[in-house]
Amino acid sequence: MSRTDVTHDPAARCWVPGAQAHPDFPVQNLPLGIFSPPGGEARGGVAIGDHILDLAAVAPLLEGQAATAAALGRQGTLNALLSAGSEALRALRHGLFALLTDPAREAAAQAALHRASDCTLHLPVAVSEYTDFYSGIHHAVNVGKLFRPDAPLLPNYKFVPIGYHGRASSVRVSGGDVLRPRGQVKAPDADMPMFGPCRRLDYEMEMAVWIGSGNAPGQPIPIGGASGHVAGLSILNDWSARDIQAWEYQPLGPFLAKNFHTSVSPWIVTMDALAPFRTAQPPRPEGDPAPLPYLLDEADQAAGAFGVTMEVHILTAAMRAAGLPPHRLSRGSMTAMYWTIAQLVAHHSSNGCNLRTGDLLGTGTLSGEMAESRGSLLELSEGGRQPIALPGGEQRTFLEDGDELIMTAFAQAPGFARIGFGECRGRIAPAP
Ligand SMILES: O=C(O)/C=C/C(=O)CC(=O)CC(=O)O
Ligand SMILES: [Ca+2]
Ligand SMILES: [Mg+2]
Repeated sequence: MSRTDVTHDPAARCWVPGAQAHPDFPVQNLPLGIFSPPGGEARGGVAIGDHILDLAAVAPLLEGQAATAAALGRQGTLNALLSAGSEALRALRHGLFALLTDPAREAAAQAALHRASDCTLHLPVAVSEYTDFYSGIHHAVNVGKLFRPDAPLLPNYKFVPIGYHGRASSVRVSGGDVLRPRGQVKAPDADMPMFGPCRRLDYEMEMAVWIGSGNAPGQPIPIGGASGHVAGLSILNDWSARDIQAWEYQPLGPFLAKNFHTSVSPWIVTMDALAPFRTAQPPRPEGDPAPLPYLLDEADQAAGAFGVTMEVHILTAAMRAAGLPPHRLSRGSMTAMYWTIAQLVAHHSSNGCNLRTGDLLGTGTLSGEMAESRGSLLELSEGGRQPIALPGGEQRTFLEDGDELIMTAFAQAPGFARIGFGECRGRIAPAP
């Protein structure tokens, strides 16, 4: 099929009030999530403007593969729907698009529509496993300089998509409190480590990659087919305890500094919705090695990057009390990825490791080259040495109790409707 189709038509008109030109959820997006309406059970839905359409409730209004896929929305997680594969998701997208753009079908679908503000959003997927990559090369250089001044970018970086195994149990949906973790920390001039609340609590601006269909053990996913295993993307915040990390990370990498809470946004924007915003993978800097053959695919190099912009805003307790608006800390792009998503998937399975439906991959922190595009406080404050000035006269090096972080992301391209990912929020609460 061609890269874009009727579902990307920017002139398409949707009958849901307010959906037309909605900044995040116009009819060209149709992201998937799990919600519960007032007094109802958790179920699958699709965001449309300021509303949510109940998937299972509209299944009888759809046909064939689209109807079968929508009926899977009856479950409390999207795992069954995501495992149905990219063709089923495409059929569902076309069925929903036809329904939502046909005014003659409004009356029949009306009962399946809920105001989003009346509903509760849940973690969309029962997360099987969580792997966090390190594909933001500017982040890797910035952090490397702070942790290892003599060797910021280790020699493997340009050959291996570096990652670590995170923890699925503490992946939570956007919203609510993020408890400040406790842990072992050791000041550089101290003889002994101490155990106590983290004092260098940070965020990491990342995107989440959701695996739809997996692979059998021992059967790697070839780079050319890797995109087809990805169901879609969300926003991810890899909350990080920098003081715990600095002491514990050698030689095995991040452990308790990063597994107390990982936030994801509630809506999964599908690969088909993102098709108009794919761009060429930026050329590697002069002198960098070519990827090894198992990581190299012409079509992936030509369209494997995503024109997605991400932003992070902070709202402190004092700012909230003074009625000040959130203040922007970071603004970056997915084009900061040194490795494409297909390369991450191909590499992860290259040793025979089986990916499964509901696996979550983090891209890594997507800092850009510019100071304003640094995707963590560790980088923005240069390791805690340069405080950041906030409106109202406050300063921050790391997060304080009561600080709320709001991550957003959107995709835009000439000739297409803008689509967005919604929000990924969290507010820091004192260590229990
Ligand atoms: O030791 C380092 O160089 C840094 C490790 C990380 O910060 C790991 C991480 O979460 C990777 C990322 O988000 O890019
Ligand atoms: Ca991370
Ligand atoms: Mg984490």
